[in-house]
Amino acid sequence: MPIKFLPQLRLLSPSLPVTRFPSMRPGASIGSNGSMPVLNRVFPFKLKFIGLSPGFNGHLGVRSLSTRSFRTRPGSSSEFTRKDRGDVGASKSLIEDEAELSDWVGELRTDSFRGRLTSEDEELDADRARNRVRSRDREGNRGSVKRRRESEFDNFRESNRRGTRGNPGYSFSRNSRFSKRFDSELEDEDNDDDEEEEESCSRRKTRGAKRENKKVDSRKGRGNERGLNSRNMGNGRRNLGRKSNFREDKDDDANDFEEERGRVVRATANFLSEEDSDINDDEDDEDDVIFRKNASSALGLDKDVRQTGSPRSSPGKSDSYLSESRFDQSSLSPLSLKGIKDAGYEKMTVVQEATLPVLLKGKDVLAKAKTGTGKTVAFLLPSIEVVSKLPPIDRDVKRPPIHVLVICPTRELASQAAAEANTLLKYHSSIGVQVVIGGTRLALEQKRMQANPCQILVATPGRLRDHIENTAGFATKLMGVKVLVLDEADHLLDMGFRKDIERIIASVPKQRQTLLFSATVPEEVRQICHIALRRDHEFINTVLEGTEETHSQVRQMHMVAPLDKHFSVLYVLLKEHIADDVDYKVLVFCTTAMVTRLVADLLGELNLNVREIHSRKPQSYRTRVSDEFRRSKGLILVTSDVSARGVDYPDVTLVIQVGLPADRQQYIHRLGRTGRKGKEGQGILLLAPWEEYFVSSIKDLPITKAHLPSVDPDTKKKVERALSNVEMKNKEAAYQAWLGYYNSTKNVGRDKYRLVELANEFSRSMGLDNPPPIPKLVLSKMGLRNIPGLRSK
Ligand SMILES: Nc1ncnc2c1ncn2[C@@H]1O[C@H](COP(=O)(O)OP(=O)(O)OP(=O)(O)O)[C@@H](O)[C@H]1O
Repeated sequence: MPIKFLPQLRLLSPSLPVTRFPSMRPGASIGSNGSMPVLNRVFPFKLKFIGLSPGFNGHLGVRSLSTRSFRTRPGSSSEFTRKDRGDVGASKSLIEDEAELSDWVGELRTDSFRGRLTSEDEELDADRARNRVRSRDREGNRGSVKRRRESEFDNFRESNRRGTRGNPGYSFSRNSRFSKRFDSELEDEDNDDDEEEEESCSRRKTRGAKRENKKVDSRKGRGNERGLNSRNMGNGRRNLGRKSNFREDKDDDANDFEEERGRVVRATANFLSEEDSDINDDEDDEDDVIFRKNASSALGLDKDVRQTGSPRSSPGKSDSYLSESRFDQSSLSPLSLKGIKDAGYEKMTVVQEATLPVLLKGKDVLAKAKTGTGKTVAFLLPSIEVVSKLPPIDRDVKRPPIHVLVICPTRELASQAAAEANTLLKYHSSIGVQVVIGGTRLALEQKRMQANPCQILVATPGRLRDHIENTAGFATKLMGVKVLVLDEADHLLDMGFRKDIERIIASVPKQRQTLLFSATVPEEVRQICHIALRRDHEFINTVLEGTEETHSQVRQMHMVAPLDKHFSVLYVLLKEHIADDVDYKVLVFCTTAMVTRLVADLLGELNLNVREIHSRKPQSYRTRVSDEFRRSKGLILVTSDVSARGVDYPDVTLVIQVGLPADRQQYIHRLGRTGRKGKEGQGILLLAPWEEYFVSSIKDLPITKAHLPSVDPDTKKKVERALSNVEMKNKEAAYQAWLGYYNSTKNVGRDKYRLVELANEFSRSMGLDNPPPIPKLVLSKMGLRNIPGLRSK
């Protein structure tokens, strides 16, 4: 199996990044050169806040780092100006929901035979979902924050009506390891969504039952735990012949939300550690990998910053993801070239340059490239070329073949990839694209595919499997697949998705080309990638051996604070950042959906301009918030891991990760929401002392330890007051979700007594001295019955 690393690729193309790191000294480390000049060069932005702690070793001892951002000055970001302005409407359009997507695809491709794809039903669904969100907010008497959000929601709803459709892109991914699993134990009114209901009905036999019953419970006005109890006690139609087996339940939940599955099964494995040590072992391997620190690209950054004189400028020299190769010099078809030109792409990115020639030859490829460096275009272009060489679909054929199948782990990524495909296909009028994703009615997709055959299908795994099993003639169409693409391949090959992927692979011809792309390719994935790839596939790694998998122009630091300080530290960090940059755009990642909601509530009470996104929100709400965030500046998006992978928000200035990331990969993907397209950004990881062990798994990355910002007594009081205004039920839900999440993490969840102590510390940090009671059933599922310190009900 030939492996191509950059030294080899350099022979193919002198413009690959290895040739553009003249200042990089492989093996150099910040730790080994612990002088102030190094820091000056690595962090020239805010030296007044930096002080070396004596005798630092490995990590930089930094007393305090401001979160001051260093944005690109207007006009300094050349390559993406056109797109950033929003001129390329098609390529990354917000697909608000299924209806919007259909509309948008229809409008985009009116010149093709597929025509307009919307229906009144779809619009109605979307409206009904919106109305429910609003009426719930009204009924719920959620206080001032909620009312403010409602009016903000109305505002951007209004702006959507005025012309969101066709705006350039957004998207968010959804891949939380544990959050959905534990949050799903809680009834969440926000999840009562017609789209899901419809799907639930059509899939009741298999996956839908649980979700549907949640909805039923919610309508009956039952409390969270009652909904849970009834579900797990085999009440009514909820169980529909299912075993009341926790593992199966959880798999069901995961099926509700595609993105959760990759992580969720592993969470279960942990959760059931006594029962399934094999799966746990996998996880051990992953978590225990030790990496070496190498600061060479940080030094590269220094050189670049001094050359450009603008710390916010696209580095362009040492770390640019753009190559010197131009698309118009490639052998791509003239129609593709026209589409590429219209999209504003001139030079290939490094990963595009490295993979295109190999893929055009028809080889299988596993490709690794950093976040935000154009992997989507890299796998779409060669796929489009394959289709363009095939005879056009005969409209009279009963079951027209699908030639390219792209699998993405989340609905949003699938929509984003479809949007990008449409941009590139602008002049290929005979090639059609469609998406099949969860959260919408299966029958609707069936009708749409019937009415508008497509050669390129972008899908989420669970929904695709549904079609394979339930849509007449679909399996026959898949027999036409010539190219199979797995985006975020490491995630798709993860335990949670594995069964679906295997089923899908079994449904497409063996004679095909397969493309696997991701920003992270852990060794486990290398070992199992043969389930999808031919033996003679090539591994194209555009991340130079010995360099970081993250961008050197993104400053990374971690801070350690006791749990009871997290909220106030987070508040101070945000306030500092906002004060430093009026154009701030911040993502705050939390461990679970319910913790996300709590943090969003709190920051809202503190009068910060904040939105929230997580898997317990209806899809239509999420896409609207996502779109608003994409277009906005001066906004904080508090999010679970639904936004961790693939989301392409422009100009994110800061990513804060509060609490333990699921794993090293998740840390990298979350951080990758900033520093995209060669821009600069910052990342802060806020950990409790007992979470600091995680840093060893990312110590090869240029992450430094920063001292905590000081929290004055007034600020502390302010945060406490704000916390007291947060709804009790949200605190209770956050407590339970928190407990579930950490129970599932290997290091923390092992010692149940300690875990409960920590959970109660978290409870106190929310102002609850008495930890909220948890349903007995949940406690027993978590293996926490009879652990002192927990209250049950
Ligand atoms: N050749 C190009 N020139 C300029 N911009 C490009 C080019 N190719 C892709 N882009 C843009 O770069 C951005 C990032 O691309 P994309 O989302 O595909 O990154 P990615 O590598 O898949 O990131 P992630 O790993 O986070 O999923 C997008 O806005 C895309 O439109």
